[in-house]
Amino acid sequence: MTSQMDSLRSNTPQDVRERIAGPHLEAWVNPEPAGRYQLAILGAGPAGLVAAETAAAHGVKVALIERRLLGGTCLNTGCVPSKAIIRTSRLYAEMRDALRYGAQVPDGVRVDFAAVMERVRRIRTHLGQRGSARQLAAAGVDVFFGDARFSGVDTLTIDGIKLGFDKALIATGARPDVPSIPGLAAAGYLTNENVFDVTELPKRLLVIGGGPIGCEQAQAFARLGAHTTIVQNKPLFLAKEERDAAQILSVALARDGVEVRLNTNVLGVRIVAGEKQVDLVSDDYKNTITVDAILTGVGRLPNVEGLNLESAGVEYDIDKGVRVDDFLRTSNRRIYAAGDVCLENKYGHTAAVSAQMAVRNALLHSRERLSELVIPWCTFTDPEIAHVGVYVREANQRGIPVKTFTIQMHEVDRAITDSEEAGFVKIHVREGTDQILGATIVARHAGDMINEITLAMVANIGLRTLARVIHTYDTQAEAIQKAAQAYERTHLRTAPR
Ligand SMILES: Cc1cc2nc3c(=O)[nH]c(=O)nc-3n(C[C@H](O)[C@H](O)[C@H](O)COP(=O)(O)OP(=O)(O)OC[C@H]3O[C@@H](n4cnc5c(N)ncnc54)[C@H](O)[C@@H]3O)c2cc1C
Ligand SMILES: NC(=O)c1ccc[n+]([C@@H]2O[C@H](COP(=O)([O-])OP(=O)(O)OC[C@H]3O[C@@H](n4cnc5c(N)ncnc54)[C@H](O)[C@@H]3O)[C@@H](O)[C@H]2O)c1
Repeated sequence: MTSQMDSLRSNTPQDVRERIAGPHLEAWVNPEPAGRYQLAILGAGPAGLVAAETAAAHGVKVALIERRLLGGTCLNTGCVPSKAIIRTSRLYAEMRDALRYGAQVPDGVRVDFAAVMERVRRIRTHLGQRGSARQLAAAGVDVFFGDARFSGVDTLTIDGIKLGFDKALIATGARPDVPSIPGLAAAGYLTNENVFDVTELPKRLLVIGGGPIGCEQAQAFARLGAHTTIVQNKPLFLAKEERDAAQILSVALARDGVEVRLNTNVLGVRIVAGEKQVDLVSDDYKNTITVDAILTGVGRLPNVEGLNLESAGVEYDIDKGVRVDDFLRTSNRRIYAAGDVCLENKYGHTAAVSAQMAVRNALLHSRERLSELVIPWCTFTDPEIAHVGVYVREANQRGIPVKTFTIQMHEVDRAITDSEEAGFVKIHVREGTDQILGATIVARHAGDMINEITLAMVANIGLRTLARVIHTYDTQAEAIQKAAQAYERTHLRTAPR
């Protein structure tokens, strides 16, 4: 084990150690398995928790099995701690930019990193109280801590103890993929699983991967004072987003002092005089940087190993996860899956909504289809990058004619008064109609703004109606109304008399 990992261990704060020890500290005693369960749920992340609550609310006899911490990735090592650290990093960025707002910040603004991380953990603990084992038990859920694995088509074991089920839901989530870079393991690296437990700010940080994890954390750590380099092996960040959105993000990261290295690969890592030296290559240009810590965010792998899925007749793929049909049913008709373990869209909200669907389909005779969901997402950089529905390139591939209405944020009064002018609202409609097919929003609060477009899509509200919906002045969401009004103007010009 490396010195970095050793120091991480010894630096691991007490509350984290307690959380890892988890239920044992609370002296949790697993219940005796009570006969056959109507629903057994493997994994208690957002998918498993929502499934348990939904099932229990319908009076279903349900067992929920978690091998580590209730709340899964989202609460413990994902959405919640990442958003908490991002918030404080924004505050420091605003203090840095105070002059732009006509404000004076007293000299010597100093980042108290330990306090930043203490807040992150406090918020995590606070939110963790919501779905505690005791609350779940009070709602009628039998909560088991232990490693679940199938032992047949309708049985599983929890650390050797047998449990029978009528239906089961696999909600075991995903874990970080780790790039196979020579010397990386020996030098030591962080992933989302331990980066939020760090108590000392690394002076020099290398982030490998320019997806949501890499971009969010590179910006946050840079704003908190780490000299940060981000390496992305593709020409742009956030590979699936629109080019102009990703370009704005590159500029924003550079503005925050992040060294942006696109089209770059890591050749190897070595320890020299106690420091991590990392060899990089961009096209033919090679160079070496020295850092104190390395954070990887190069994608997620579904947790399918160790579940003995073969014994249950559940088909899966090591990279793509459990194979499900449009109703979230696996190749074993008794067993369903939800969340990161089976979905391409790996988000907290998708995990939760797919779990509700799976429970209703499995137990309440519903026939809800995954393909009918309208799923938005947002990368919480500054500016945020949010999307819902189709991208233009997808529409082109599918032969759907689209027309796009774009409003730049610098045309919106509130973005100007807030000095938050970077970004745009782009809404795509089916050509010749006002039917919204998709949208991308790049704005400081894009994650909140995209919900209006999602609502419109779900409720079949077209741009004509959005143009007439009164939007509060002064809000950045006015950009959406302006885009809708741009549609109306085109329509007026082309409408027959
Ligand atoms: C850094 C980071 C930031 C993120 N930010 C956001 C965000 O802002 N918004 C967003 O929507 N999404 C975000 N996500 C994604 C989100 O965290 C996941 O999509 C979500 O947690 C998936 O939920 P899940 O229930 O499917 O799986 P998980 O949350 O991974 O939960 C699965 C649970 O199953 C347990 N388990 C696994 N195997 C077994 C077993 N054999 N027996 C018993 N239990 C088992 C695990 O211990 C775990 O608790 C982020 C992810 C990361 C890594
Ligand atoms: N705000 C959010 O909703 C949020 C935030 C974080 C994570 N997540 C979820 O977690 C998932 C995983 O995020 P992620 O960022 O780890 O993965 P990702 O797959 O979305 O992005 C990883 C990026 O790293 C690049 N990459 C891969 N190997 C590399 C290498 N060796 N060197 C340099 N670059 C390399 C890839 O080209 C890719 O662009 C996301 O897709 C998302 O579903 C969501």
